[in-house]
Amino acid sequence: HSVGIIGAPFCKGQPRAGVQLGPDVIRKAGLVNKLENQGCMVKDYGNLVFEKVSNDEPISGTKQPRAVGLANKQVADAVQRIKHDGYTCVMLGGDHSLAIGSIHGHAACRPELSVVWVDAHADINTPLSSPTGNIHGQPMSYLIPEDVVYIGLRDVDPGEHYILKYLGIKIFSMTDVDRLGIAKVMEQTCDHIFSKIKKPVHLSYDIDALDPLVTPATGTPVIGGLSYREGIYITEHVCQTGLLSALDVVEVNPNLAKSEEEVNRTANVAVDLVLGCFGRMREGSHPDDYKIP
Ligand SMILES: N/C(=N\O)NCCC[NH3+]
Ligand SMILES: [Mn+2]
Ligand SMILES: [Mn+2]
Ligand SMILES: [Mn+2]
Repeated sequence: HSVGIIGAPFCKGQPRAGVQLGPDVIRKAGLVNKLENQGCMVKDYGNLVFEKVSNDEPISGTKQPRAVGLANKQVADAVQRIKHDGYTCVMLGGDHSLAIGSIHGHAACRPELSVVWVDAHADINTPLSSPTGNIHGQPMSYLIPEDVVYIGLRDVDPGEHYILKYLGIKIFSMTDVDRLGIAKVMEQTCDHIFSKIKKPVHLSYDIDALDPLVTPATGTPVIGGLSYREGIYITEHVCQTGLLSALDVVEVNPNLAKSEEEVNRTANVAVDLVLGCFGRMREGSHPDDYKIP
């Protein structure tokens, strides 16, 4: 696996400071070394620098529109560059509004991509349906959600639910995870996105898809989330398709942890999710040329 990492220290898609610290908190938990130790070739492109935007007044209730727009232009350019350089792209957030740029930039290179959106939330409010105007609750409405599957939903606004049903978007809520079990959810997810042809997968992973007991340091925690094992299984299954083309890991906010331990717990899980996407197996593994000493 060749992995290109881009940090997007951005928080203007939502009101809680701290999520811009996500990229470096995840790196500090050993992401690059752990990927290299499991045999990955890693290029860390560093962090994007987001210029301040003054007078960024709301537009029809949508908050920080110019800052979010500019940031996502930068993210899109970076992701496109990383894809052109031949890597599987890992975008470290920052809030989930960054998926607008990440998916847009990925689609510039791989227009046939499909999206797997792992999240407690649907993030598909339009500017007018959004109850808050925070763009991290809207990214999917800016993207043509033709080939997207949701996993982990348990906090969906009425407007979002209407849109999901109206567009016939494939969803696996936490009820579906309970009913089917995660293995069947992943089987059916892959049947859905690969029903016609094999497509590159864009996995957009909001850390709040996992239960707050597993990943407490996040802005909009919702109880009854994915277990650590379910969260990891999703990554293992996507990895074994061999079609993962880009990954977002977003909404890690160290400022919302109650202790250093909660920061570390959340960051370590975020790292483990990335490792699962790039070949880590819980059964263990050994190099092809391994010899018993
Ligand atoms: N984490 C969030 N989205 O994934 N928060 C915004 C959505 C709340 N309806
Ligand atoms: Mn989200
Ligand atoms: Mn191109
Ligand atoms: Mn969420």
